Amino acid sequence: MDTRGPLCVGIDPHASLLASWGLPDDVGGLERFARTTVEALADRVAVLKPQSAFFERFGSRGVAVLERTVADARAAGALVLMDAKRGDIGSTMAAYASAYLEKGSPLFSDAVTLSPYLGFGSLRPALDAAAASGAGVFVLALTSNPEGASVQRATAADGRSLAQVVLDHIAAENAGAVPLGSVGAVVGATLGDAGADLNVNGPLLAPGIGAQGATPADLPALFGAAAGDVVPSVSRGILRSGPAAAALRDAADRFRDEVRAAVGPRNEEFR
Ligand SMILES: O=C(O)c1cc(=O)[nH]c(=O)n1[C@@H]1O[C@H](COP(=O)(O)O)[C@@H](O)[C@H]1O
Repeated sequence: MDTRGPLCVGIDPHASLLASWGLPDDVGGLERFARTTVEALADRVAVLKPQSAFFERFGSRGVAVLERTVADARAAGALVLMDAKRGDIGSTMAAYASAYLEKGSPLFSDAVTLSPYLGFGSLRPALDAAAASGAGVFVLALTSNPEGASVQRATAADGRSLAQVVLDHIAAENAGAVPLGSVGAVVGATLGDAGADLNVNGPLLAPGIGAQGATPADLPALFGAAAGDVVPSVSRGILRSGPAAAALRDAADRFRDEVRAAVGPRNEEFR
């Protein structure tokens, strides 16, 4: 992010986007879409976030496209955050960890999104695998969708919100790490008010900018002193500019510049 600027671009090949790019809704269209996005953006944006669901939709051939997408994006210098939102009992979590976070696995990524709602401790195999590989994870804390609040803002036995429990676990994982730990939190840019302590000493992925209505200008009020640690994420808001590579690049540059203008430099004092 220091080198390339604060932006994550999601690779979300919705059927409607394939259509608007003039591509068929099949694995060939998926392959062209992903390749075009990677060729346009992987040498300039900090993070690319393929949304696994849109690849899984096409079965094993879609997953093969996902493998190539990850490899090509990493080869071009982008960090790849696999958006798979995995969460399961610990013994199954170990298999997910080996799929996404073990070097040499076909889907090895720089980080993966995880759901902590089977209990934060169930994520341990993924936290350990990430640490062993020099990779990271992003744990859902406060999601961008309106339904999330009914679970995430519920009150735990000790009076904290469930989201705060998750955020406190993340902060404990990252304690003492400089400049930031490798356990990130997902906090939707759409929330308006976090109502939680976001000081987790890790990166804060903020999806919801663009199609879900949030803008870079919303980030300072939501994140306060943590705004410099935010990785804002945009999928449809940029992908809709395609398929021309120049238009995709312009859209990404525009979002990156808007984020920079809104957020300013990273606040080292904050931590
Ligand atoms: O983990 C995520 O990336 C995520 C978390 C969240 O709280 N909200 C959210 O929208 N996302 C993902 O971010 C992307 C948002 O896409 P756009 O709304 O098109 O920018 C989708 O792939 C979502 O699955």
